[in-house]
Amino acid sequence: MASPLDSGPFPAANSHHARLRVLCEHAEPCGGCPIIGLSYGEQLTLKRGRVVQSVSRYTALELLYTEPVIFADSVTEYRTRAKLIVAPGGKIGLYAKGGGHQIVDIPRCQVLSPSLARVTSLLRRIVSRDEERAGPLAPFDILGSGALRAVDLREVRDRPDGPARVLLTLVLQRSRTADLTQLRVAAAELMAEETLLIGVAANFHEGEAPQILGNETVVLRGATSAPDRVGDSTHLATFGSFVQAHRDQAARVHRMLITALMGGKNGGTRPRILDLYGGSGAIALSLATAGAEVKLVESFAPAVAQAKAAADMQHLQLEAECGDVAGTLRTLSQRGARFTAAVVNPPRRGMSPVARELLSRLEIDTIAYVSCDPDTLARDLDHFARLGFTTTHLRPLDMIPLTDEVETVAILRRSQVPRARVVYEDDDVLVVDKGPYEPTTPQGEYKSSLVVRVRKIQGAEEAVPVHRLDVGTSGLVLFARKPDMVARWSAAFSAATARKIYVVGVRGITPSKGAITRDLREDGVAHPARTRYRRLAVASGHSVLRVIPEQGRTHQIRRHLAAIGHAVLGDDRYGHAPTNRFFEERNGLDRTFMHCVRLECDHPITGARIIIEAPLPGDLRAVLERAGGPGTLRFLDHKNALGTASSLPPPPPDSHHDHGAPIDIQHANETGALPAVNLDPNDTGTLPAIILPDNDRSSRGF
Ligand SMILES: C[S@@+](CC[C@H](N)C(=O)[O-])C[C@H]1O[C@@H](n2cnc3c(N)ncnc32)[C@H](O)[C@@H]1O
Repeated sequence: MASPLDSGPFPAANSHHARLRVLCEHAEPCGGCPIIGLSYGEQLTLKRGRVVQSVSRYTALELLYTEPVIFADSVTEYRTRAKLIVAPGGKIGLYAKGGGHQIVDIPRCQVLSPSLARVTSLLRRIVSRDEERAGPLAPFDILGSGALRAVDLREVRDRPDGPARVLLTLVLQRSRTADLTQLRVAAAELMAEETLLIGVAANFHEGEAPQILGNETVVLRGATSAPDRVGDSTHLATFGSFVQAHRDQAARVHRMLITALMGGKNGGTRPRILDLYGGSGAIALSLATAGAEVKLVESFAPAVAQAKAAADMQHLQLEAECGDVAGTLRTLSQRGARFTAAVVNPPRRGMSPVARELLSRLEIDTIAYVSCDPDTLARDLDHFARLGFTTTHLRPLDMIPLTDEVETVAILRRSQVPRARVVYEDDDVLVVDKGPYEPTTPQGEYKSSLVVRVRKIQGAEEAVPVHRLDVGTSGLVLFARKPDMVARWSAAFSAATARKIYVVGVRGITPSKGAITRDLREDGVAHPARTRYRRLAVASGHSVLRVIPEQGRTHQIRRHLAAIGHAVLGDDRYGHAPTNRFFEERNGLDRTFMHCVRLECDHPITGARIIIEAPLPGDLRAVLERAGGPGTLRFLDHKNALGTASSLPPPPPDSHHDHGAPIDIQHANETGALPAVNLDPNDTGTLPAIILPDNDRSSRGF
């Protein structure tokens, strides 16, 4: 079958292009182009490999073919947007390789577009001069003075062959910034010296945040936005809003989406398309230009205003709403809104589980997912599969040549909600592997549930769960085929010889093994409870545990581990909010790191010992690889720690024993889906992985 992502004038492979190697005098120290040493063909192989590896972690995606990477015609001078760090000595460049804070000046950078390179030359001169005479654009020095931390440059062209112009944002340390009058004089001087500059803005950085840009931007002089042509459509570029780094490749993505969602044609019935995470409307405007009626949703208000203005200017059918995607989807689904298709283009962390759930409830047949992170993309595609959307095509594209980054476009079509995956079955019971984000039994705003998917299995039409897992927990759940079989299986699981074994990721480094004995209060009644654990590995300052709860009290593992200061990672009820945020942004963890890896009990009829295992699922494997490198996962796999026939012995006397006060249950907030966490938001914890800004991916490259 021809891929809907094939059509359009993509470049044909040619061996000269594949053999191309870019030489750059800054390559050795500079961290901006980490794979510049490879030929272009090798770079594309590596990028496709990243996508294949991400997808191959999920059983639901095992038949999905990763198409070849669409390569870029230009791999030098392609960058039309760059964020560069300013440092003493007039340096304007990027952090050096290796994770330190050293800045490499890059006056002869190979990837900046000529217009951005020209503006950067001027800035070097002005910054050096202001450093000598303590002017407003003196470079920021953490130990000294100076306010200019970084510059954000974006090139715009109002027509395909039109002249390049540049919008410049000066990122300034707020506490050291000169007054606005002085900054306006500096902006006027820059614009007088460099005719490419059509607008200059100041962005204020508070100093603590690891991101390059701060939250407030003020236009100092010139244009507040400028028309920018990408392929066949024009959007308004503005300071601070998202724009792709490679104009030609961005145009290719737009053409792919038009082909996949509109058959590549104008005319016919006008498709109605929902564009989520729409930015300043680059994708939405290209779809509207091709004849679609588009509704855009974006949380950054200035970008929404630009999208609306660009649509009005061109008399295009575009409704732009400023809001959070999940909130807007909730309203749209309550209203029963209908769309032909949806485009989603979230930031690196992917869509939130609630947004995926709510999108699947809308009346749409096709979703086009544009992603810059294959790991979070694969995680989301796996979830969409359980929500009844099958990924049919996966097309990577080289948006940022010479780096290991890869953009991917996935096409998902509406299908059946799949049956649950059976791990063990006999005449009495089935054991199935529950995915994350689904409740065991129907709950609130969740469209489906595990029991619904189990009852799709022949012979399990009346199945009833013998125990439950929380929505965010994955792993083994035992179902009795008939309601009258539940009692004997509950009894089998209450026996002293039965166990449920979990793999759990927790905050910080726990003792190597231990037992937590604390009453758990439910509805005012204290129930005795004991949870045993053994630490299997440490990954970037956090622990992977094997855990056995001796009872099955509500949230027993989560409550007990939080009580000894080692909350489960991703636990939004009992956990540590800053650590959870860090793990979501950096490692793609968007649920509790808990997986029921093994069930053991004596069969109540035959007496045979039943031992059933389900390996750690793809999303948690990806988190472990990102947090601890491939070594952690290999070590755990090698030790069969993620599921073996051996059992965990009771903790010996020298291990850590906690006998603390009773613990109350915490209740979810009103939505039930995303409970609030009542923790001090300023507490970033003590773990270096959380607070070191040099771990910030966004500050390593451009
Ligand atoms: C990768 S950009 C995509 C922009 C746009 N589709 C384009 O091609 O230019 C992601 C955008 O999502 C927005 N965003 C992030 N989280 C959001 C949320 N929860 N709700 C709405 N927009 C969000 C960001 O402000 C950003 O503009």
